[in-house]
Amino acid sequence: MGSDGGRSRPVMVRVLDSSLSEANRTGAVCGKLPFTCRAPAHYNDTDTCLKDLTQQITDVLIVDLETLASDDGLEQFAVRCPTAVIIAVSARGSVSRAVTAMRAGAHDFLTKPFSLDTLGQKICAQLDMRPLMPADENDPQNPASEAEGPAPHTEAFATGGIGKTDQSQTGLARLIGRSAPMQHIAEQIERMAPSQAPVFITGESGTGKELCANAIHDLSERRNKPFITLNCAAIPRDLIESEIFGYVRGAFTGATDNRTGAAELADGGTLFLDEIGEMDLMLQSKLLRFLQTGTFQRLGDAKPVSVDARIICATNRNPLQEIAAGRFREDLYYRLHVLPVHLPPLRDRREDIIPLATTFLRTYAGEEGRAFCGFDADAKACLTAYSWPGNVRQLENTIRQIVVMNDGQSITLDMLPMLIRDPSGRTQGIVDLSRERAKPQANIRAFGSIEPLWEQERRIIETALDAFNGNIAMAAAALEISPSTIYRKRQSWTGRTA
Ligand SMILES: Nc1ncnc2c1ncn2[C@@H]1O[C@H](COP(=O)(O)OP(=O)(O)OP(=O)(O)O)[C@@H](O)[C@H]1O
Repeated sequence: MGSDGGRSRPVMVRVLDSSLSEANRTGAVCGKLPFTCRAPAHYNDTDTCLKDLTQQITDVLIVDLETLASDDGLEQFAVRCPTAVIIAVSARGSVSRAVTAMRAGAHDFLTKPFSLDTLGQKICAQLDMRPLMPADENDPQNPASEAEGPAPHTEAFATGGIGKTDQSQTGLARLIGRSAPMQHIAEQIERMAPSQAPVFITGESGTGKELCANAIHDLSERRNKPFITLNCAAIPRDLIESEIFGYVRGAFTGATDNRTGAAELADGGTLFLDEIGEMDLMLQSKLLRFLQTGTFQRLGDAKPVSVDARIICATNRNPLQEIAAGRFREDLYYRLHVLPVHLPPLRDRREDIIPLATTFLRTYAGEEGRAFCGFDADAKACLTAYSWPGNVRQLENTIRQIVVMNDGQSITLDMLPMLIRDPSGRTQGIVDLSRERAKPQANIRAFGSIEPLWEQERRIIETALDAFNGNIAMAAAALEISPSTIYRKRQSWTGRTA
């Protein structure tokens, strides 16, 4: 690593695997390649991976076939990155599987477990046969797309990233925002990036905490080393420890192999612990020890492992309230809270709404082949007035939905979802529960006619999930609960009949 092998730009590797730690481990192949690589992108869900393949440059795609519904499902990935090297991997290797995967677009096939050296050799053999594609001008990761400014056909697309340094090399280019708070955050990021001290990012769900962590890593000296993300809310609580610190064979029932944790994978780079408030107190002590000593033990192993990883953590909760409630260790908080960044909710920086919406419109109009090039005045006013409880993520999903469902030159008011046009629900026949509760009760109802609490909760949570296309983080933000509450509730419903 370090040389560019004669290539004009760094190589972009993406890994899809239903196990994020497995994806992280596979992504570490970047360290074995004789090219400069960007931080690899890891996915454990197919939708996000497909979206990024459509929008961003990909040179190497490694797909675990067990993550797909069927082996020939690989085709939908292959068509989205026709110039990329595609390596299919599977724990259940057979000649017929390999043939099906190659027919669906894979260039090579590997049976798990494989060594990173072998994977690296296969990638190099394939990459050597093809030139690296020039960066796509619409790719948000492409420096040129930002440096060249707005698309020629409309002023509305002049949004741009933030920050003062040469953004063509930095993750700041991806962070859109003209508001004073976002300009201040860009300055903070630039100052914090060169330090080794931990960064503590707070902000509601969807405000851009992960993007911000990524920008810090991209601007730091660690930029060519891994950026490993672990979302503690997306993992059952009892598995968080093994995902962070790894385990050795026999550590617990089902531990049939050694597993490297996220901390070790981040060695030399950055470990981003998202939703850190989801960790239980025991694990918080282990993390504290790791921060103090730079060493930890894998589950089931007495041997200390030494790791140099910069820690960035994030939470959408109020850390001081969590400490007061006894859910977060105060000593850990002070150890982590060295360089704080707070991302304000979108409703508190409304001047960012239209620039963000315009960027998303450009992306999705291009992707869906639509002619849209801006918003009319009413649509802009409505988007700006709405409160965006799911923040930038909700705005992005909304623009995507509008683009898919409509066509034209301009987004008009009638194209906006009813939820945005009429947040009070007055014209939608949505009942205001507080008023309903205030009505005198007409009569006592029979015992069996009352819906049990768990069913009501399930209905409410499922309605919220439907409203945000199944996005748990956004549904949780709108319901003002944590994403892990949704996970736990869902687990508790299995086996119950509504
Ligand atoms: N300033 C921004 N500019 C461009 N895109 C943004 C910005 N902020 C957020 N986004 C986009 O919004 C989505 C959510 O951002 P991100 O995942 O970083 O939020 P988050 O605060 O980490 O959310 P969560 O707490 O749910 O993990 C992503 O698609 C991200 O690219």
